[in-house]
Amino acid sequence: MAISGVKHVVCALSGGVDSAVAALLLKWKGYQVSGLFMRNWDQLDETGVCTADKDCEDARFVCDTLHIPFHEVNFVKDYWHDVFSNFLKQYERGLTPNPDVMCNKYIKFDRLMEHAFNKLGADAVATGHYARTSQGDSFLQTTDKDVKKENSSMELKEAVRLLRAVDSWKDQTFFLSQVSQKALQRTIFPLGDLTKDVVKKIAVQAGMERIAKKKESMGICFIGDRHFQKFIKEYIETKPGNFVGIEDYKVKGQHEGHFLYTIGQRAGIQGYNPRKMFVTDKNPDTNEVFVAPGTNHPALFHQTCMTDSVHWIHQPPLQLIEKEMLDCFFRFQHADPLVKCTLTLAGEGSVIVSLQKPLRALTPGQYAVFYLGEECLGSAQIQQTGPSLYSLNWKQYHSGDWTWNPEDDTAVDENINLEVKGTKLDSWDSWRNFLQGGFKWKGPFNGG
Ligand SMILES: Nc1ncnc2c1ncn2[C@@H]1O[C@H](COP(=O)(O)OP(=O)(O)OP(=O)(O)O)[C@@H](O)[C@H]1O
Repeated sequence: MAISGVKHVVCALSGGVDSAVAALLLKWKGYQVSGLFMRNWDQLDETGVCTADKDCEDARFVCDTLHIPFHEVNFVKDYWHDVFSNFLKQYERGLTPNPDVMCNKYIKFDRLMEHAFNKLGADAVATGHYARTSQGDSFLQTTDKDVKKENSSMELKEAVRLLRAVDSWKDQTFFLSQVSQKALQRTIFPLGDLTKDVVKKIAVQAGMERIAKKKESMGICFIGDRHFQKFIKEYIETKPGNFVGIEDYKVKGQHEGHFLYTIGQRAGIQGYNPRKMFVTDKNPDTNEVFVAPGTNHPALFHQTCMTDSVHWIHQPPLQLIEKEMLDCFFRFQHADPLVKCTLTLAGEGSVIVSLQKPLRALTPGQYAVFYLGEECLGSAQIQQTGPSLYSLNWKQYHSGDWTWNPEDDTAVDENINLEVKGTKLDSWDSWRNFLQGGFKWKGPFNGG
């Protein structure tokens, strides 16, 4: 319990540098801080090491260094039921889900929070995510008098908005886009204004060099560095099926199950140059995986998609309710540049997303995340994509504004013919390379 008057913040500690520094900053601010490590996946990795044990030891080291109490909680069962089995079911249905988004929604910002409030007596929970909220930690500064006032007046507390981190390369709002309003109201993100470099320096100065030097966790937490196909085959039974060419509908080869492939990846068909064929679509009912020759094949590009019901962090923007349409920004992968889009209400809370430009490998099951200025509005799972450039105007793509050369797999869109800072951007490849290299899209909403 909190020392009288001092608010108690439980910091979710992963054993990594971000949450370690988050806890340190909270201490510096004068809060009573405790560390909470959770186990959600207990199996051994490919080398036979239980990575959770090592992380737990590191989280304990952080607590010892900061002189704060250490707690541990086990959510292995909850994670299995709420995240992992759902993840497998979605793969079996031909979708490509994002377990990290689901983990935040169902585990970290639900079970872990509940544990912190009910079992550890926390006033707030903090994580090491790079993100900000509109309230920061101001809700902890309310005095007992304010609380009484708030309780006596029936006024509704202003909703909290989720904002992008100052460090746009580390921004993690994508992963937080399904978190509930209730959870955000009692959450602090101490790293929202900092860059990763600064965070690492702070950790070193505070005697946590070993944590600062730790290798960053990459990819889906339970898969780690493992080969995805090998991992998933341990849980879903293989079933032989055909690779089918999107252009001629001829069988190009055999695979061991549609769930082993995701849109946009190299198919690696035996007998074909594995660099040549890419997955464009899947049919889970017939177990067919459709493939096209070339990473820039027009069958891989879509400009529209339909989502399931949108989870709005705050509430649906007024303009969307009034006009049933909204201009905003979109991404469906964490680190991708934001793309301008228009949302149209499509019944039962879902939306149709019309993108300003076609994107490669828009994938059903992935989260469509929406932004307006620095605010992350919320997200929805992509249910299906609209027609590809190939099926839309296959006649036009050879002669019209979209030209794709099947010989060398280059694609040129005449609408994309820009010169930015001396770099000529006239193809998808040049766009992608340039955007990945730090170009910020300057739209009317200041997306980045
Ligand atoms: N096992 C865990 N136990 C408690 N909290 C966790 C755990 N894993 C992640 N978190 C919390 O979620 C945040 C984001 O987790 P993520 O896995 O994205 O790691 P990260 O951004 O590399 O952060 P870190 O450097 O703290 O590991 C962490 O900073 C931490 O607050």
